[in-house]
Amino acid sequence: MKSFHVGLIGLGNVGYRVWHNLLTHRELLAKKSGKEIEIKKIAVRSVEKALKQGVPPGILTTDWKEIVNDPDLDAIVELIGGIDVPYEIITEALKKGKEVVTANKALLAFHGQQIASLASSYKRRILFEASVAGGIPLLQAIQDGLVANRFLMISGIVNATCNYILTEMTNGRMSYADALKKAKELGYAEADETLDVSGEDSAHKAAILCALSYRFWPKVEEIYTSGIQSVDPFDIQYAGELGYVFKLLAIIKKHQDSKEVEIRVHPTLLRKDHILSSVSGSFNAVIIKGDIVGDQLFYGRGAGGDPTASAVLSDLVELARYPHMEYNPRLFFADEQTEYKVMPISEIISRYYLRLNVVDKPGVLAAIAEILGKKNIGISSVVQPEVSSFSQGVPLIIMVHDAKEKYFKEACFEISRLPFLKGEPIVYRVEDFHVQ
Ligand SMILES: NC(=O)C1=CN([C@@H]2O[C@H](COP(=O)(O)OP(=O)(O)OC[C@H]3O[C@@H](n4cnc5c(N)ncnc54)[C@H](OP(=O)(O)O)[C@@H]3O)[C@@H](O)[C@H]2O)C=CC1
Ligand SMILES: N[C@@H](CCO)C(=O)O
Repeated sequence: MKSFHVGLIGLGNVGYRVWHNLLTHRELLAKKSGKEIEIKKIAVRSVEKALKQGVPPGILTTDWKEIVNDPDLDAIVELIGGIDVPYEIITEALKKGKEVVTANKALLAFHGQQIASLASSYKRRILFEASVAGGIPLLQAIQDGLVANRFLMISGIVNATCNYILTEMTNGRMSYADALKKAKELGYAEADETLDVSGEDSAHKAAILCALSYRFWPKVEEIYTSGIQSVDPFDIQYAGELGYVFKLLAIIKKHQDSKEVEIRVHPTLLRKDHILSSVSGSFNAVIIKGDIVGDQLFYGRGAGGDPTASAVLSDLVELARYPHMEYNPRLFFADEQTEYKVMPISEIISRYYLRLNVVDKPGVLAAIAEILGKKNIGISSVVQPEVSSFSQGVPLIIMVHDAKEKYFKEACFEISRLPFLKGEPIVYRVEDFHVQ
């Protein structure tokens, strides 16, 4: 049997499990790919640590250039994270005629188009199944299984760390800080966990999904992104009493007959009976609405060493099975961008949850309803939970029907200036997954 030689760069949470699972599944993978897939060299930062992990010393180096320049390697796997060094590694590897696998969504979000163009011009492949939704074969589904469809919507939970934290906070089992600490220990979080909790990691994944679905790389800065750092346990509780749960969602919607794509990441209220509401812990789930197939749901582990290694290994098998393709259909978005653009957040239409802290006196609700009414924004429900002390004001929660974001924000601004208001209005979007 022929061999397929691989150089691995990075032996952390994911890299180590790629190495381990390739050894334990060697025969199975050989049968399925028709090649002996073998890791011949591993670049690490600490040889001592790698030796403790059981890696034989003969295959270790601390210089990734040794891997990129090794003429006997067919492919490299980049699993170090970050942007600048991986960019250098991948561009050098492609120039040297290597195929590339990466799980690096941050790199792809910022440089995906250049890297794909480079891969195309060198007639080499770059595969990145693990970069979105961990172990779920989501990108293959978009590129192969659903290839006949135009995509109307791709939305869901694509960050395991945030989903884990929100699940623990909702169940009342852990505080935000404790859940984040645990997510790091479990290997879900990025080396810099602010990428997770700020929503940026989900935005990077949304950019990749957008490129694959619409042949359009949005600028990361244009993706409206808001994280879970300031989600207040009170709002989780009040939303729960109203029949909703909090999820950090990435939402991508193509407006029909328009060149605009809605693409946004933010904490979102979902009805408890919606299928995504039951997606808990480190699981991810994405709904894809295709014009032929209708709704599809993809569900599975979104992070962690083994689920992510499963996706990396699937890319390696694909490379080993089909060596050196002249044209790589997976990079069909590489050379030419469509003319789409990102819809400004002010133009989106959504339902909203609005929590105000008000002085408890007659006329308050009427004044707020008048401001919303003047903007043609309908109220769907109002709740004033009873509190033990009135000294700091009372919470007033208002759910509103579909409204254009800019009119709702204008109304909120007017409301914030009412004399009986204490503190700023708290606003969350509520998602029904309608497409326009
Ligand atoms: N963890 C997950 O669940 C998922 C991660 N990803 C992505 O996979 C990539 C890896 O993630 P993960 O394994 O969690 O990260 P880790 O931080 O656990 O692993 C990265 C490893 O790379 C090593 N490293 C850093 N720089 C170099 C270098 N120049 N040469 C050799 N080794 C180097 C680090 O060494 P040291 O230990 O000394 O810092 C570390 O061991 C990232 O791009 C991440 O976004 C994608 C999907 C899921
Ligand atoms: N930090 C990421 C890893 C998977 O991409 C997450 O929590 O989803």
